[in-house]
Amino acid sequence: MAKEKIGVVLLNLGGPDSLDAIQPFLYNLFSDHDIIQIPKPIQKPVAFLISRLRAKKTKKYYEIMGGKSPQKEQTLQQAQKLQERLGEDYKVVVAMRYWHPFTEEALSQLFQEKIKKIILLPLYPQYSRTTTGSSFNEFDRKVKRYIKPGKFAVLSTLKGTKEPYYYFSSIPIVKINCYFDNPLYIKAMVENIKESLPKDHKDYYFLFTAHSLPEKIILDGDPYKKQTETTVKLIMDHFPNVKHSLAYQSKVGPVKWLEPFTDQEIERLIKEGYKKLVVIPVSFVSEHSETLYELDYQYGNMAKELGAESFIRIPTLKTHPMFIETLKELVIKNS
Ligand SMILES: C=CC1=C(C)c2cc3[nH]c(cc4nc(cc5[nH]c(cc1n2)c(C)c5CCC(=O)O)C(CCC(=O)O)=C4C)c(C)c3C=C
Ligand SMILES: [Fe+2]
Ligand SMILES: [Fe+2]
Repeated sequence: MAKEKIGVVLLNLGGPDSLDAIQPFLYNLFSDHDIIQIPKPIQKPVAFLISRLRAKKTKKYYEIMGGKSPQKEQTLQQAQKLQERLGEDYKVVVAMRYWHPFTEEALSQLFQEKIKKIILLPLYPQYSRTTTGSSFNEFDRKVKRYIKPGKFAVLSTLKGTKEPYYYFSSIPIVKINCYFDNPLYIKAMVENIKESLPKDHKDYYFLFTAHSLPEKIILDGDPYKKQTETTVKLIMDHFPNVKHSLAYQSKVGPVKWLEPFTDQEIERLIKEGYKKLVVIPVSFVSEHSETLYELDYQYGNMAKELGAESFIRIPTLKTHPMFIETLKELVIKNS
């Protein structure tokens, strides 16, 4: 009899894994009503047009990064480390929102096992309906194939047997919304920053950078901005007397987004005489176009041209042991 396991689904955005994947990845992104609200009847045709136009522009980002986003590999490494830490009572899979492995792929992999509970764990520490909310909605749509409310559903053939396994519909599903103020997560961020800092960091300015969002989403009640500000405050409690601020990057399209923008803030700081900058990405836990291209390449070069003496970009957490510990603790607490 196969052992029942708890399924852990790591949720992330996904990134193109080749240059040919850029346009379909962008099409999936712009087709998502949770991230961009184009009137529903025309959302897909408009998504097709924008994705064609934007793919031409973003191709150069991905060329500079070696032809693809490293996000998938790094997320799979996080999943593998978490699986090792959790052991055989758990099955960890990855569900990406806009490129492979999609939610369907994660679910079909998960239900190779006998699953007694599912925990959805976003790789977004701060909640936004455009990221975590969108991944939860996609999961809800796709899981219906596997779990039919109030009925028994034939799901899969158990690994190593020929017998179909019948899942009862009432598998509990736990959704972890956010962990922006989780003490282990804050500790991971603090340790990770200290590991990349020169010994005497007193005259360095810490510039936190988070993904921007259309302002309207915040005005409609999205907690992302408040949560991001709290994360920054909790980190800075560990660096008394270090000057710091928070800026937002990666605006797309014409509407008003959260400001100040990271590039404008870098310019302001350097002009005001802060020439030693430590740039800390706060809403990302793996590398991708917005850290490697936008931060390192675009803004790093800009800072040098403006006369920065030092531009240290703190790496994202990836498989930092304290971050994997954070994920493990979140899973165990919700098991
Ligand atoms: C269209 C609006 C967008 C919103 C709102 C948005 C929010 C948002 N995104 C991330 C994290 C990532 N986004 C990434 C790429 C990306 N995002 C958008 C658009 C919106 N994001 C686009 C069009 C793209 C593609 C790249 C580009 O054309 O500029 C990525 C990187 C993917 C990769 O390369 O691996 C991440 C990560 C967050 C955290 C967020 C809101 C809080
Ligand atoms: Fe994005
Ligand atoms: Fe973005």
